[in-house]
Amino acid sequence: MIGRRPAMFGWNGPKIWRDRKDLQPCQAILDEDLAKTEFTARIIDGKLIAEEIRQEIAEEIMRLKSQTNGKVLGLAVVLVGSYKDSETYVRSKKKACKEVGIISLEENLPVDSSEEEVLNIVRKFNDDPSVHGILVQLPLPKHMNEERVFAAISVEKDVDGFHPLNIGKLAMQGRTPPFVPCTPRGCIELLLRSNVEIKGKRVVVIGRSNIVGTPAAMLLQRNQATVTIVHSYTPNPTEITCEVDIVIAAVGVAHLVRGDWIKPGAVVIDVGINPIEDPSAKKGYRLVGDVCFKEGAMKASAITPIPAGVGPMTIAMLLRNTLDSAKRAYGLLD
Ligand SMILES: Nc1nc(=O)c2c([nH]1)NC[C@@H]1CN(c3ccc(C(=O)N[C@@H](CCC(=O)O)C(=O)O)cc3)C=[N+]21
Repeated sequence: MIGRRPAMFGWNGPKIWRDRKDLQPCQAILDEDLAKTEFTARIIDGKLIAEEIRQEIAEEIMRLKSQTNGKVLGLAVVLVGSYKDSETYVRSKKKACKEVGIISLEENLPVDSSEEEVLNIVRKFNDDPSVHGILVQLPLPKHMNEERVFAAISVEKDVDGFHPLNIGKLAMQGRTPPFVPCTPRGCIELLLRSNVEIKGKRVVVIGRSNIVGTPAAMLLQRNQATVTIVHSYTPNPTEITCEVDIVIAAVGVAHLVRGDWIKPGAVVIDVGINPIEDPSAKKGYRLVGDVCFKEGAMKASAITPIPAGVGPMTIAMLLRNTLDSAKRAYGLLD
């Protein structure tokens, strides 16, 4: 395992999962050539669906600009330190912004910056009317308190949906949070746009992180699903997962979810992005999901791939949230 990211928000779930003796991640680390694999599952093309959404957003932004005499839309990205992964994500976010007509501002701080310096940047963007969304890239260096940093972001500009007030509203019946976290929202959007019914279905979310598992479970519940969260302390997780219609895997352990976890005909959304060594790859590693794709695709009726699954949807939802924020700021959305 290389390039492992530091655990976000301190659950440290993946270690506990990996230490479990009763679960065996798929040992055939590299999925075999898919062309040679026989499976019946439909591949949910997240890249294509995200492209459609970005197109819709670009058109809406053009209309918005004509309605507001060319007012700008802005997204500010704050990057502290330089994790290799983070830089890649930030680059693709900037590119996506440019394509749809959102101005992206970037603030790079050295890894040894103080929390106060980060808070000052956040406050500066809070006060800037040309900024409609503020994203502080995770993970933050260990000496910073993520909750304090996220709480400092203006609720009206919290396009990540990580502000405690947004999370609180997401958890409450009858409240509508102004922003829903991008990755969970992307999962729901993938299901809806692939004509997978959520209402009345049983869903398992594997993983309970603050940024994916927990908000995904709340969001699914809001969409009238019956939701079970399976986590690293759940005994016999397969007994639960193999009974449900939809499985959302957000664990961060490569190939943990095997074929026998999946009910035949279920729909599988794989949120994991795990680097594993691959000497044949140019970079020496490649990305795989939490689901052993080959095995999952032989059981599921539909499954998301890595890459080109949930990842591109996260970015599309970030643009969506930024557009919603600008519309609200210009009084065009309640
Ligand atoms: N405040 C904050 N907000 C985030 O939304 C956030 C964050 N911090 N920290 C890191 C994670 C990760 N993340 C991804 C976004 C897009 C892809 C993506 O588009 N991936 C492509 C390309 C993968 C590749 O080949 O490199 C794909 O899956 O097809 C992946 C991962 C956002 N995150």
